[in-house]
Amino acid sequence: MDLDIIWKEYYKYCMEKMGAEDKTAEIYLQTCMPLSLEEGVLVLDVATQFAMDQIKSRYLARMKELLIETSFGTDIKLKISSDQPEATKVQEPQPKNPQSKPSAGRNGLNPNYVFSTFVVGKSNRLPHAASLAVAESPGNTYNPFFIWGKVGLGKTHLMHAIGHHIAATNNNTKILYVSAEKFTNDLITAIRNNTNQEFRARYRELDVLMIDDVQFIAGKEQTQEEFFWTFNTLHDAKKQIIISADRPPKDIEGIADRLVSRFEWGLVTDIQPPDLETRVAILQKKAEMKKYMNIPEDVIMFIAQNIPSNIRELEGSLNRIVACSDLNHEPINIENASVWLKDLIKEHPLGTVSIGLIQQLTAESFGFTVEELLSKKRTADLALARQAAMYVARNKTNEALIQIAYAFNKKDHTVVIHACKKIAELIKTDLRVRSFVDNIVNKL
Ligand SMILES: Nc1ncnc2c1ncn2[C@@H]1O[C@H](COP(=O)(O)OP(=O)(O)OP(=O)(O)O)[C@@H](O)[C@H]1O
Repeated sequence: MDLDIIWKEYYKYCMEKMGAEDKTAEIYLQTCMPLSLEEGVLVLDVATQFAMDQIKSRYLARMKELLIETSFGTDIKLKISSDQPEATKVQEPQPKNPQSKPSAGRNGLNPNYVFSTFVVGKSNRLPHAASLAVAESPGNTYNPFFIWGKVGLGKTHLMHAIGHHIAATNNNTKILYVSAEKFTNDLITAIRNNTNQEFRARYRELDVLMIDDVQFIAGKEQTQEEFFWTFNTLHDAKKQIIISADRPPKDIEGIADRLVSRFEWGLVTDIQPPDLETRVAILQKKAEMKKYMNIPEDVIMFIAQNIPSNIRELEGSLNRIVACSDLNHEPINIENASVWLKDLIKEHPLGTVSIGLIQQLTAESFGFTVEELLSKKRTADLALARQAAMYVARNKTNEALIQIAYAFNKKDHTVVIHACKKIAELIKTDLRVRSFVDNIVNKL
């Protein structure tokens, strides 16, 4: 039987049995994707480490029991697969009332941050699925909904998307998105102007309250006190609370324990930096939205490879090359893009350096173009240059094997393993190879 069919049936069975026991189960199981079923072992790919931990500690035992009941297999093994790049564009659920356009005004929502403009990949599959669930059933499913991750990874985008979705399905819902800083400033103003009643009415009579960057209230006792009561009032009334932060609740120092424990009442989920494929998909999406026509694919790939961990900067880079091209009347190509983005690329050593830079230096060293290096041509020198570049990339970047393979237009990470072994051996015996590699490394 087909793996997908088995997974669908098994997933449905799990939901029938586990969904009633624990509503959160669905969100975590949604993040699983079937990889293989062999000799009674079903291997699942799980979106993030956080999801993996949750599944292992909360659901795995039950899932194993249920798998035996389905008679598809006798054992279940879960696997986080960081070597399966994936990026899917997900359709936004259609609002029931398409006329009710989200406004950037009173509720603080940015009209561009909707589900349909959010690109889903392995790094954000879980928060995306959870956000959809919250948007579908505010106040019921995950309350509070706490989403954390580093800067520029899409936390605000998802919060706004939830807000828009709720607003579109119910015109009368009172929704407010504020940064924690704004909440604090509003409170200070209320205290100064003696308008505490108005402040409380504003925040405590909402249907949906979203507080962004809640770590900002760390160490601010009065703000925390006020937020604590706001939280309790809303939560008691089954109103939806959505919170974002740059780290998980427990790791935010200077926040009162009673708040931390409340943050953990609902669903806590993390958003991770996107893998290469997702970065490419995001760039394509942004280019399409901004009607940037004719940006060559290799330039998109070049940006994605060189701006690895912040989507805001990824987007900024795209805008910059379009602006530079317009202003200078010069074509958009890798050569120009590398000049226009020089400072940004330098700022992004990824702990070390980017694969794009290694490819350029390798191509120069061996007397090829980057296009040739990435082509399918298989002359001995080109093959050696590619392997040397993969070896340097493996040793000088933090990219996963599959991401390196992908950067070289290869689908299989074993190509990189093979290249690394081969070059490591050659360096010991072949002076020419050693000096090529040294040359590349010295220029990084
Ligand atoms: N998966 C995605 N698909 C499309 N665009 C995305 C995605 N993730 C982030 N972005 C875009 O990246 C930019 C930064 O995202 P956002 O402001 O939501 O990040 P953040 O995690 O809230 O960062 P910060 O912690 O700095 O507030 C936005 O323009 C957003 O639209």
